[in-house]
Amino acid sequence: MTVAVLGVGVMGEALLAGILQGGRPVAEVLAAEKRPERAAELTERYGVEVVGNAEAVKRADTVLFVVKPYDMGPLLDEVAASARPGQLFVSLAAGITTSFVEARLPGGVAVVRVMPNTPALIGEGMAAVSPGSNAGEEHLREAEDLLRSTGRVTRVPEKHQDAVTAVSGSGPAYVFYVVEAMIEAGVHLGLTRATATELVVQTLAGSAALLRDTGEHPTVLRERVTSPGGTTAAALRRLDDGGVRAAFLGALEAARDRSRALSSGEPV
Ligand SMILES: NC(=O)C1=CN([C@@H]2O[C@H](COP(=O)(O)OP(=O)(O)OC[C@H]3O[C@@H](n4cnc5c(N)ncnc54)[C@H](O)[C@@H]3O)[C@@H](O)[C@H]2O)C=CC1
Ligand SMILES: O=C(O)[C@@H]1CCC=N1
Repeated sequence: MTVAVLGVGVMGEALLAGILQGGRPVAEVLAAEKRPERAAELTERYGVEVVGNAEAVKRADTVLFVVKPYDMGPLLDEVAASARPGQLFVSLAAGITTSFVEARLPGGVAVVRVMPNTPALIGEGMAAVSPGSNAGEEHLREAEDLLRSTGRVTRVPEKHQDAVTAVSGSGPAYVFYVVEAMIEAGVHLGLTRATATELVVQTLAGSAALLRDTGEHPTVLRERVTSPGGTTAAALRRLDDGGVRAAFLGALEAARDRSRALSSGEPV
């Protein structure tokens, strides 16, 4: 059972590393990468064989597409003649629909669409999978098994993939943005940058663990921090005054709309 990863940048490397750490023999994994210096790096780091796109598709049972959305059309055109019935094609490209992929490959091939996120790099990813029109339960399971080596996996109807992209695909960036803002605020209050960074990063990690490990609702956890007439209430009031909750709504709508636009081939 050979798996090929086509496009090994940030997300492709997370998958490659996860698949290998998950115990799949390196002889059953192929990579294809446009940049020669990157290809050399991958062989050195993982011992993986790097081949051309068409050869990777010819030799693989399962093919993962991990290039940018605008590179998907040309890549599919390049490999279509090498694809055969019985193969599974998994696309991780934001906004690219299963029908876009199906239309460019031989009829009847199984396609699964995935939206991952970057915590996959350390095995803490969140991915959502959706089947294309020819993908059955066995194809979804195969895609889920591969993705599980990088974190958690859930299934969603494809019509929800733009929303998933806005929430968890882009989500880590919103969290890092909040972290940056809190560190800057700590510096503004007179803390050293090193101290502010340590305080904020551990507060984030601890809060995330509390959410996941207790399974308690975020409102309950927030209320536990918020003493009547206290410091937290004063801060939260300023966040509400600043329209932060509404800004998140608008931001996620913008990400959802951008994901939709990518699927209709809108240029960068
Ligand atoms: N970075 C992120 O947070 C997330 C990315 N994605 C999706 O994952 C995909 C990849 O994103 P990144 O890894 O961030 O991009 P990236 O730019 O780091 O990696 C893409 C890689 O594909 C290679 N490539 C481009 N065209 C190629 C071709 N024709 N043949 C072989 N290799 C080719 C590039 O040289 C590069 O190494 C995108 O479609 C993106 O929408 C999805 C969720 C999260
Ligand atoms: O920004 C992007 O388009 C990609 C998709 C989700 C996260 N990064």
